[in-house]
Amino acid sequence: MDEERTEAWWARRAWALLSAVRERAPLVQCITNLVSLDIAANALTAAGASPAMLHCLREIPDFTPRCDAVYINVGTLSEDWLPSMRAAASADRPWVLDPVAVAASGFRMEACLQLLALRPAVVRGNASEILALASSSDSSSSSFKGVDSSHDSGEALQAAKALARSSGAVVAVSGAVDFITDGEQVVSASNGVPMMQKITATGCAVTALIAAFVGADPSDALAAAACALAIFGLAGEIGMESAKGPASLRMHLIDALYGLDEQTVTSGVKIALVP
Ligand SMILES: Nc1ncnc2c1ncn2[C@@H]1O[C@H](COP(=O)(O)OP(=O)(O)O)[C@@H](O)[C@H]1O
Ligand SMILES: Cc1ncsc1CCOP(=O)(O)O
Ligand SMILES: [Mg+2]
Repeated sequence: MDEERTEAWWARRAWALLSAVRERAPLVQCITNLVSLDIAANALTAAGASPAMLHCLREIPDFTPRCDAVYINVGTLSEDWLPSMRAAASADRPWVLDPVAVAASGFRMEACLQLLALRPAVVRGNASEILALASSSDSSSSSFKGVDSSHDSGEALQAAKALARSSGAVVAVSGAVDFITDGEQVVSASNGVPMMQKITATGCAVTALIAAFVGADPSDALAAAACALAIFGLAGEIGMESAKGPASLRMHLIDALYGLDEQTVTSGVKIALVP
């Protein structure tokens, strides 16, 4: 029988996965947007992973098969980069998709739907992104706000479940409470502080962290996504104790991620099964 996933189980799991990242230093290829390159690489390095920001199509056949995980983010999508994204997603490595501003254009929506067909292990977006991707609908919605969400995460929960079932991916919706689902089970992760929304590319950075957790242990993408989101949020909470605003929170969050210890993780993460 499956072990019961109590809050104490999740706390141990979060520490075990962070420890696995630190021990194994998974190599994570990131094809991510130009805004997020620095924060994603620094978040991965602080957590113990090994990021590599490679997007040249000619390098993918040699490099991607050697990676533990791949992270693909369409935030600054271009026609030049899309073939690299498709090739890296097809390299038979576990991979994670961040559909930034998926409703921005028909081109971006089509690109994300094509990538989704290449079977990501996890898709992580904000509520507006998950709602748009689940319904394949672009920016005709009057509430569209580019890379930012105009919905709460709870509003996208049913869409996330439907998307998980139709795609086969674990789907994570971030927000004040993050929801993570495989289409059947739903888990919530309630760490984080509102100021994280005032730092650009925090969403991109946490999706990169999910890829590192999947790379360290590909056996349970739901657990990897939930634990990465909770740990990133916990680092935000600790960082906020010393921060004066978004710029110093960015620095203190990365420091906190680097310094997390067992006691802090097991007593601080707030992950629960949603009945
Ligand atoms: N109101 C909030 N309170 C606490 N944490 C938040 C809040 N909004 C976002 N976060 C956290 O910030 C990170 C980025 O999430 P989000 O802002 O939803 O993504 P994106 O930047 O892609 O829009 C996640 O770790 C999420 O949990
Ligand atoms: C501002 C911006 N423009 C294109 S990508 C990007 C960063 C988006 O980051 P996030 O999805 O984490 O808010
Ligand atoms: Mg985003």
